[in-house]
Amino acid sequence: MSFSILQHQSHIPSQFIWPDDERPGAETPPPLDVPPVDLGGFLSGDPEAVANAARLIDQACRSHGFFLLVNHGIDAALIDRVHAATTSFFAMPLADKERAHRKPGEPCGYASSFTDRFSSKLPWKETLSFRYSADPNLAGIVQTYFSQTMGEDYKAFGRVVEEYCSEMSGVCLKVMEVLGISLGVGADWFREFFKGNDSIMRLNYYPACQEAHAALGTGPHCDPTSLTILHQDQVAGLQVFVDQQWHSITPNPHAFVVNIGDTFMALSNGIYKGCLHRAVVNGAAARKSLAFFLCPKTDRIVRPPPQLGGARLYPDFTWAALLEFTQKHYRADAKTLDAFVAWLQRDS
Ligand SMILES: C=C1C[C@]23C[C@@]1(O)CC[C@H]2[C@]1(C)CCC[C@@](C)(C(=O)O)[C@H]1[C@@H]3C(=O)O
Ligand SMILES: O=C(O)CCC(=O)C(=O)O
Ligand SMILES: [Fe+2]
Repeated sequence: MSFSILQHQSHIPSQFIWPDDERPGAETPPPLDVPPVDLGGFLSGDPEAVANAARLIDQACRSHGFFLLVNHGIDAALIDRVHAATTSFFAMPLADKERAHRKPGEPCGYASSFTDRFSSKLPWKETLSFRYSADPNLAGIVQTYFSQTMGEDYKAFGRVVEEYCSEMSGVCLKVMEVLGISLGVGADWFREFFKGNDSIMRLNYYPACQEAHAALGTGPHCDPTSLTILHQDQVAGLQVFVDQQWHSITPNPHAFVVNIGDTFMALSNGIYKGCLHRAVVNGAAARKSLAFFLCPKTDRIVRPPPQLGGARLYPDFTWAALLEFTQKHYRADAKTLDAFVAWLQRDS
C-alpha cells in the first residue's frame, strides 16, 4: 500500500476509517500540562533535585504513566541526524523500502499500514523497526541489520541509529534508577534488571492525510514494552488519555516523552500505570517520531521486586511470550496485558 498513491485519492480506503467512537474528530484536545523531570538535576546527586525528580515521576506514574524528560544530556545534533535519516528512508520508493520488509509475526523491518496484519482500523503510517541490544557481545547489531537488509551503503545509517539507541538505553537505565527510588526499592533494582536490555527501536512516519479526522496514525494503546523514550518532531500528533479525556502533547525538541509500558506496570505490581496514548495525523504535513522501546532480555522473568509484595496483580511471564502474543495473536491496545494473562491461563 503506497501512501504516495493513497494521499491523492479524494477519499481514503474504508480500512483506514475508524469507528465514530474512536476517530479523533476535528477538535484538538487540550494540551497536557505536565511538569518536566530534570534528569540532569537527578544525576547531579543534589538531594533536593533527586527528591524532586522522584516525586514528580512517582505522581505521574501512579496516575497516568507519562512524563517529560529535560536536561537529558543527549546531543541535539544526534537527534537531528536520526530525524534526517528517517526522512530520507521514508522518502525512498516503496520497492527500496520493501527490501527491509517486516515478515509476518516478527517485530522488525519496514511495514506500511500493516495491511498484511489487520483488515480494519488500519494505522495511517509507515514504520521501520529494528532490534537494539545493550549486550556488549552484540555491539554493531543495528549496523549489521541495515547492511544485510538494505546494502552496504546503509552502513552509515545503521551507525547513526545504533549510536542513538545506545544513548536511549543509557537514558532508560538512568530513568530506571529514579523509578527504583520512587518505588522505594533502591536505584539498583530496575537498572540491573534492564542492564543487558534487548530493545526495539521504531521510526514512525505519518504521511499527511486528506481525511485526518476519521483516521489515526496509531490507535489507542499502552506500549506492551517496559519504558518508551519518544522524540516527536515539530509536527504535533501524540495524545495521552488522562482524567478520562484525550490531551495533546505539545512538541518540544528539547524534551523526550517518556511513558510506562505494560511490562513495567507488571514489574511494579500495578503500582505504576501503563500510559494510554495514540497518534493523530493531519491534512497538511507529514509527521515523524522516534520511539525507543526498552525491553528486558527476552528470557527474563517479569516478576516485581519482593519489596512490592502483597497480592500479585499479574502472573510471572517472559517478555518473549508477551512480544509473541502481540505479533502473532493480539493487536496491542488498551487492554493487552489483561488479554495476555487470559491467554496464558486459557487452558488452565
Ligand atoms: C512491541 C511492540 C508492538 C508495537 C510496537 C512495539 O514495539 C511497541 C508498541 C506496539 C504498538 C505500536 C501498539 C499499537 C498497535 C501496534 C500494532 C501499532 O500500531 O504499531 C503496535 C506495534 C506492533 O507492531 O505490534
Ligand atoms: O508517534 C507517536 O507520537 C506515538 C507512537 C507510538 O505510540 C508507538 O509507536 O508506540
Ligand atoms: Fe506507543
